[in-house]
Amino acid sequence: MRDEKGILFILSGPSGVGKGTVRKALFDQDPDLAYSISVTTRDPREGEEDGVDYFFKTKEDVQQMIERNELIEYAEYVGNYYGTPKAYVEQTLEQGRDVFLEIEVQGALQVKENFPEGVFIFLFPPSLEELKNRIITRGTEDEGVVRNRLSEAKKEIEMMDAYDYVVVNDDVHAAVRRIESIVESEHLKRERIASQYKKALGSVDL
Ligand SMILES: Nc1ncnc2c1ncn2[C@@H]1O[C@H](COP(=O)(O)OP(=O)(O)OP(=O)(O)O)[C@@H](O)[C@H]1O
Ligand SMILES: Nc1nc2c(ncn2[C@@H]2O[C@H](COP(=O)(O)O)[C@@H](O)[C@H]2O)c(=O)[nH]1
Repeated sequence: MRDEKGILFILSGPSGVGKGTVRKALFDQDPDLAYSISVTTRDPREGEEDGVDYFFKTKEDVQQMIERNELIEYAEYVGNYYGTPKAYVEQTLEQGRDVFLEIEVQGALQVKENFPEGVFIFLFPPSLEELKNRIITRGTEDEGVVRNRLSEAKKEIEMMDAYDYVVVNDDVHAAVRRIESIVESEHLKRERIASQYKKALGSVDL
């Protein structure tokens, strides 16, 4: 654990680009990273576990969390609510651990307003054809939902410029290596700023 606060990383990008796949491979490499489990009103997919993949909630539960200001951000995405619980993120960052959010674009833009010091990474598909192919091949959504998710994807890609980094997910391991480099360089950047700040304070007579 570090003395300083951890860094908040926001991994975002269109449905089916591979956010979950890349994040899981990244976490296999670095078990010190912390994943913020979201709440959602969507039904669990086969094999998904409550408290592991998501906290599966009713619409009323999520509305209450919103009213009690318990979410950092939330969005209605293709007919369901998704949101990031605040307490876990704040406590884990305080403990000095880096936290990853894996969220869609409307939510990422809200996080940017409240956590401008966060690091925003947009995962990009090698092509739109490949994006479509991945979401269809995953086989978890019916045709109508796939169509709606792809239509959201076009709008999400238009917001790519709001992010600090764009990482192409052509190959999972290559994408993981790119994200690891971002994590490392963000730590170096913050350490350098902190040491310059301490040096400057040391040279000031108060
Ligand atoms: N680099 C890759 N090359 C080929 N297939 C990939 C790659 N990355 C992910 N996939 C596949 O693409 C599909 C979608 O991946 P995944 O579920 O991780 O996407 P996601 O962005 O988390 O989607 P969603 O936002 O809908 O939850 C999966 O079947 C996954 O195995
Ligand atoms: N704004 C938020 N988006 C989230 C959150 N958790 C997940 N997501 C994103 O929603 C879509 C759909 O997810 P799926 O599991 O139904 O495929 C995808 O882009 C997720 O990344 C969240 O807390 N807030």
